Amino acid sequence: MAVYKALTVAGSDSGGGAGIQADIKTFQELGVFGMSVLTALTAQNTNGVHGVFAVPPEFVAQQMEAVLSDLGTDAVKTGMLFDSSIIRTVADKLKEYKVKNYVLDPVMIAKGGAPLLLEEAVAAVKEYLLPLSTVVTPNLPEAEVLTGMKRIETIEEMKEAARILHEGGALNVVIKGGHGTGPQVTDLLYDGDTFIEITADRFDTPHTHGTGCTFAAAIAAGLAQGMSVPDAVKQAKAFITAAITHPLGIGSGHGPTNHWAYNRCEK
Ligand SMILES: Nc1ncnc2c1ncn2[C@@H]1O[C@H](COP(=O)(O)OP(=O)(O)OP(=O)(O)O)[C@@H](O)[C@H]1O
Ligand SMILES: Cc1ncc(COP(=O)(O)O)c(N)n1
Repeated sequence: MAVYKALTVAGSDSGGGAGIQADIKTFQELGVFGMSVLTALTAQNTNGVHGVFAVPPEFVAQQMEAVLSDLGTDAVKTGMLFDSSIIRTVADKLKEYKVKNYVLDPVMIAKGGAPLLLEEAVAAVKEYLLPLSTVVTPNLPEAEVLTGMKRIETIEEMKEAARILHEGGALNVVIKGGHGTGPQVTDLLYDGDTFIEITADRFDTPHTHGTGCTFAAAIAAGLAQGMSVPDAVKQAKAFITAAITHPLGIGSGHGPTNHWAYNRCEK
């Protein structure tokens, strides 16, 4: 049996819905062996982030070395990276170990508004990580920050943002439409040549905590298994749609999605 491996470099969500916890659950459900490098601990639940404890960059480096020098990986996904010193450390290790299949989820702000990336670190994302990425997966507000565009709402504006991020060095760009409005939610994939719109019905629920993490981890799992980028993104969309449309209904705020649903519930 072939064993495929994926590594998440991200923050811990004590509530289990986002961050490292969402990523590992997603890897497991999609048949990939999951490994983790922690960049920060958050004291977090469905009502928000109550505290952040960043991991020193030297220890982030030590974790990456431990994993990559021994187990190796077929894909890496990064999520919450918090500050520019952690970003530079992660970029150095991705280059040192010649990581292929790198999914960059440029996490910036938690649902309740808490910053998961310091403002000083935005430039480092663009300079050090974007050029290494196989796929970058910003939501609409993140795409605005990364491109400098004032407003990204329409498909045409999403296409323009995707072009800018591709020029910025990402091989493939997925602009996620979760923060948009309307009866459908469209994610736009761009490979520098072709645009592919991937659309699902918008599900009316407050339980969307960790959707971005889960989606990016699912892309990494597909790439780890040798899927093409479009196939990995389409599988990820099916995975997150199942997870959103079969809510667990736990917690008193924005609850987690249901990582079991894709393999166990009727689609
Ligand atoms: N209400 C919804 N119904 C169906 N799909 C959704 C919904 N909200 C988000 N999605 C899907 O979930 C994935 C993540 O999109 P989103 O734009 O929400 O990312 P994010 O903002 O990074 O996540 P989060 O809002 O959890 O921080 C995308 O594939 C998007 O299409
Ligand atoms: C540790 C951590 N990482 C990321 C997110 C964002 O989650 P998402 O954008 O997927 O809801 C989060 N809330 N906590």
